[in-house]
Amino acid sequence: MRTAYGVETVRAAERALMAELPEGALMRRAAAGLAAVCAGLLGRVYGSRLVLLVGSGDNGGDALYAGAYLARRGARVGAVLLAAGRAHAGGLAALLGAGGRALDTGAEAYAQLAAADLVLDGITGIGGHGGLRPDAVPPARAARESGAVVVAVDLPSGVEAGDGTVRGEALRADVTVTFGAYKPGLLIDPAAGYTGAVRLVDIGLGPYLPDVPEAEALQHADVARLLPVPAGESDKYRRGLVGVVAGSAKYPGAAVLAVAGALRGGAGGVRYVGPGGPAVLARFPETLVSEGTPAEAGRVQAWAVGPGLAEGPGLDDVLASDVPVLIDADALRTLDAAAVRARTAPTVLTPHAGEAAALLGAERAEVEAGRLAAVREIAARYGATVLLKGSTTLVAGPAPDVPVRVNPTGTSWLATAGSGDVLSGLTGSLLAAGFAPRDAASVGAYLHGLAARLAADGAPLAAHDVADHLPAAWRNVTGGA
Ligand SMILES: NC(=O)C1=CN([C@@H]2O[C@H](COP(=O)(O)OP(=O)(O)OC[C@H]3O[C@@H](n4cnc5c(N)ncnc54)[C@H](OP(=O)(O)O)[C@@H]3O)[C@@H](O)[C@H]2O)[C@@H](O)CC1
Ligand SMILES: Nc1ncnc2c1ncn2[C@@H]1O[C@H](COP(=O)(O)OP(=O)(O)O)[C@@H](O)[C@H]1O
Ligand SMILES: [K+]
Repeated sequence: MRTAYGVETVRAAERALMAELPEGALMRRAAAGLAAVCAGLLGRVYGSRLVLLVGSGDNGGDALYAGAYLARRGARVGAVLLAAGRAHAGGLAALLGAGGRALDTGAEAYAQLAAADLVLDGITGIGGHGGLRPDAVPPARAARESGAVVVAVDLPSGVEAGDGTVRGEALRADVTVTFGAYKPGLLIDPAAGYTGAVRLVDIGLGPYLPDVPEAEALQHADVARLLPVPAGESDKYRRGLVGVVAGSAKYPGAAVLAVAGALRGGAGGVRYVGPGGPAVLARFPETLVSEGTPAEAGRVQAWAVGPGLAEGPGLDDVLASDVPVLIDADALRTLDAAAVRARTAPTVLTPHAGEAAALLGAERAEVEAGRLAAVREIAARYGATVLLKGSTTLVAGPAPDVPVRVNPTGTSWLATAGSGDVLSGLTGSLLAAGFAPRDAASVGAYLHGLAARLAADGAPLAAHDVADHLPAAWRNVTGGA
C-alpha cells in the first residue's frame, strides 16, 4: 500500500524526529537524498550546470544544502534567491562555502537558467499556499522553457500538498523528490499532473507517522490479496450473483457493456434486468435475463444500477433491497440522499465529475479542481461509499477517518464513451462476490484502469476492449495464480 499524509501530520512527525536529532540533521539528511537523486539524473556531476530556485523557507534550505553537496562534487551551482535576505542562512552559507554563487532575479539568473542542465525548485514545499507568487512565476517559467531537467524539492512549488488543488500557477517538474512520506497532493490531480516521476527519500519519519494515513493507493500485492479464488467446493451461488439494471431503448449498448464488466468481476453469475435482454444475450449467452422489474427478478447478492438507464422502477426497487447496491450514471441524477442513508446494506455511488457536481449542487469545474473535498463531501452527505471517476479516481467511505483511496492505474485513453458502464458492472460483481464496498470500488477501479492500459498500449481504445482485457489485468495482478 502506498500511503500519503497531510501537512500537519508530516510536520508533527518531523518535529518528533527532529527532537531526537542534532540541530539541522534532518534537513541535511533530506538534502543528501535529494543530491543523490540529482546526481543520478545528471550522470556526470563534475562540470554540470545547476540553478537553484530558492524561496524563503526550509524548502529553499533543502535546495541550498543539496546544491552544496553537488558543488563539492564539481557542479557549477547558482542559487536564485527569490526572497532576498530571507534565504535559509545555514543552507546559503553551505552553498557559498562549497563554491556556489548567489544570484538575484536579474539577467544573469535567466542566462544561467537557459543554460542549465538541472534546475532545483526550492521555492515552496509544504509551507506554500495559493499558487506561485508573481515574482516566482517568470523564473519558474524560464526553468520549464530551458532544456534543463526540472527537479521539484518535496513538491512542485505552487501546488497544495494537502489536497492536490492548484490555486494559481505552479511549476511543472520532470521529477519530484519528496521527503519522508507522500503527501496527498502528489497523488491527486490536478496537482499530481505537475510532479513528473515521484521519488520518495526516506528520512526516518516512518516510526513517527500514525498508522492511518490521509490517503492511500493500492498496489498489485494489495489487490492480489483481495481477489477471490474459487475454492474446490464453490458453486455459482456461493460465488455470488450480481444483478445488472442498465440500458434502455435509447442506450441498449450500456446494458451490454455493464454485463461485460460484471461477467469478469468474480461473481458466479450475472442476472440482467431491463429492456436490453436480446442485445445482451446476443453477445453474452451466459447471462441470466429476467423480464419485469428488479423486485420480480430472482435473488442476487448485489445490484449495479444506472448505466444507460431510462426512467423506470429499477432504482427504487434496488434501493429497497437488502443487498449492496452500486448506483451509476442516470440513476444518480434522481437520487434521494435520505433514501440512500436509510439503507441497511452498503451503497456505492460512482459519479463522474459532472454527476458529482449535480449531487453536490456545485459546478463541475469545482469538483475537478477539488476532488478530495468533493468525494469526501458526497460520501458524508449520502452515507455511502463514493467512487469519483476521472483523471484521478478517488474512493471515499462514509466515515471521515478512513483514508481515501487514490487509484494508481488508468490512462487518459479511458475517456471514451461506455468505459464507465464496464466499471459499474465490474464493481457490482466484486460487491456480489463479497467485497466490502471500499474494497470493491477501489479494486474495481484498479483492475479497470489496468485493463485499459493493457488494452490501449498507446493507442485509442473502445469501452468493450477494456472489458475484454479484464481477465489479463486480473492475471497481471495475481501473477496468473
Ligand atoms: N521541518 C523539517 O525538519 C524538514 C523540512 N523539510 C523541508 O521544509 C519544507 C517546509 O518548509 P517551510 O515550513 O519552511 O515551508 P516552505 O514550503 O519552505 O515555504 C515557506 C515560505 O514560503 C513562503 N510562501 C508561501 N506561499 C508562497 C507562494 N505561493 N509563493 C512564494 N512563497 C510562498 C512563505 O513565507 P513568507 O514569504 O510568506 O514569509 C512560507 O513561510 C518541506 O516542504 C521540506 O522541503 C525537509 O528539509 C525535511 C525536514
Ligand atoms: N482524463 C482521464 N484520465 C483517466 N481516466 C479517465 C479520464 N477521463 C475519464 N476517465 C475514466 O473513464 C471512465 C469514464 O466513465 P464515465 O464518465 O462514466 O463514462 P461513460 O458514462 O461514457 O461510461 C471512468 O472510469 C473514468 O475514471
Ligand atoms: K518545491
